Amino acid sequence: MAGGGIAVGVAGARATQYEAKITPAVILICLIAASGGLLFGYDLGVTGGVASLDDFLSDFFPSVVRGKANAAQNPYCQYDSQLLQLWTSTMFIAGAVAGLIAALVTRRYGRRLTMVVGGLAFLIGTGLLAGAVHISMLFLGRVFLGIGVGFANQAVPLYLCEMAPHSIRGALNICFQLATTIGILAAQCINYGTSFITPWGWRLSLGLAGVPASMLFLGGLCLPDTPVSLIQRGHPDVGRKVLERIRGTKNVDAEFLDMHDAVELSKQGNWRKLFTRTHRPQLTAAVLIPFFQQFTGINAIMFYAPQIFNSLGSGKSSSLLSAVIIGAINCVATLIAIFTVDRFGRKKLFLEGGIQMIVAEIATGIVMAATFHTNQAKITNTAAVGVLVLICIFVSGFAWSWGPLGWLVPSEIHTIETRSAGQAITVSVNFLFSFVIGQAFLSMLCKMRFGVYFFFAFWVCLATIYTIFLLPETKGVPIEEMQLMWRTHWFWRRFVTTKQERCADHAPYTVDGKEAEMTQLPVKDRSPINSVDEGTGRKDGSNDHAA
Ligand SMILES: OC[C@H]1O[C@](O)(CO)[C@@H](O)[C@@H]1O
Repeated sequence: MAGGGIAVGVAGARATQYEAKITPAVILICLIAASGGLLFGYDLGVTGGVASLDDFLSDFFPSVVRGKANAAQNPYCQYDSQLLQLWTSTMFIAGAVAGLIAALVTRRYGRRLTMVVGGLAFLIGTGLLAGAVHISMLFLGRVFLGIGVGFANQAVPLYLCEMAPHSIRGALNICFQLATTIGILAAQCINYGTSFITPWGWRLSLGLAGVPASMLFLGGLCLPDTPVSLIQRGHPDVGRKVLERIRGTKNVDAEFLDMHDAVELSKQGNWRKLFTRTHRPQLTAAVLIPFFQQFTGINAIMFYAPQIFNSLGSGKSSSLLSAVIIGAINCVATLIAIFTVDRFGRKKLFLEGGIQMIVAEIATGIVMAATFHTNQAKITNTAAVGVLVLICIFVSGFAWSWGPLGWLVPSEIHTIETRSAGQAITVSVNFLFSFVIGQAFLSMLCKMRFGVYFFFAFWVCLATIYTIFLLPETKGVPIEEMQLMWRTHWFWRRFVTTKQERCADHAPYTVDGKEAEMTQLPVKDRSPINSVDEGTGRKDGSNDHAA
């Protein structure tokens, strides 16, 4: 889920004693989740279709219309406009910055207020876009949407995790991603429908984002803040009352105490701790997972599917229809992830999805290279269907692996103290590289042509290698035992444990880059081992790596 499950207080020590009913408040929370995800997805999926409409392009990007007229020279370059790409990508750069600010606001002023600000920014942005009469309004509108995305994606997942009963938090995490894919699909369907309404259909496409935006804004105004946030901000009594109300019982002692402990723990550090050596595996994952997720190339498809098919010579309607098919596959495959993620585990899904994406991308590149040349106006129908099928195979591979896991895994790997900082980094890195792809893809398509698919396949190879060797399986690992998981990992243990601990466990220890024998260790590093209690097996020696 965007923003992931920043689960302060999740799976606390007394989790088995929690009592909770499905109350109206919980149902409302799910609706909020849906509106947050829908909005994100809608604003993500709407631009591609709108930017393929001549009515819209001739009003705001006339140079692209001229470029399309010269398409016969090199069809891959029809949409190669930095300005057009900037219109799509502005939302993400604004979101990356706003997300960092939102992390502070969420902590200091609460989750609810952050959602209200997010909803308001969405409403302003939507108004500017739907009513745009000048290109500056289009850009300003996307900046406001970016602020909305940054704030909502920071606050909504937190809100969910802290309000929802313990038992459904994991499912809610993926449901946010599912809502995102539904938002993308809704935008693609609406784009298809409004393409028949000339000349203002695009205004309807952009304006309909106002529906989930109003839900988020009003939801934020009407709902209470979370108990954790209230405790954190010095209102424990109000926090307890809210907890009793949303759980539908007065018997909330265990959960309330856990929340209290979690708040205390989270005071012990956050940003600074995340940058210490012992948190290197988490920090690496917080950065690499969203980076790799974006470099699968998914957003080349989500942002620009209509342009890709248009460049291949498909007409306006069939290009928009191809986007709808891709969006539907994305949705269904995400649903499959919900049922498989806890059965097969994260690593198997990463591996299967990764291989599927690599094969599909290489095959797409080969089909394009073989069937479409720069002096050709149109790809054959068979080849176009082949490309569509391959892109669907790629998208489904993404949607049951890197799509949801790209949010779920970073939300699971942290200790409680560093979870919210880690999550803020993940969200910002994700948006930053969504921006990069949004800004670069159409130009890359123009310069690299079919080679662009090999480029992304290369990055998926690296991503898959990372998940095989450097990512431990987090399925079923209780949140309190996460640090233990890193301590037993063949590579990361050297960051998380002391030399003495590794040596006592007969773990590889290196001298001059080579694995060393125990006797090669300096005596000072060996001595604590001698103090291992024979009876209990416990070791002496403190962690010398925390910076
Ligand atoms: O479903 C695909 C979408 O999912 C995301 O990863 C967000 O969670 C987006 O970057 C992408 O467009």
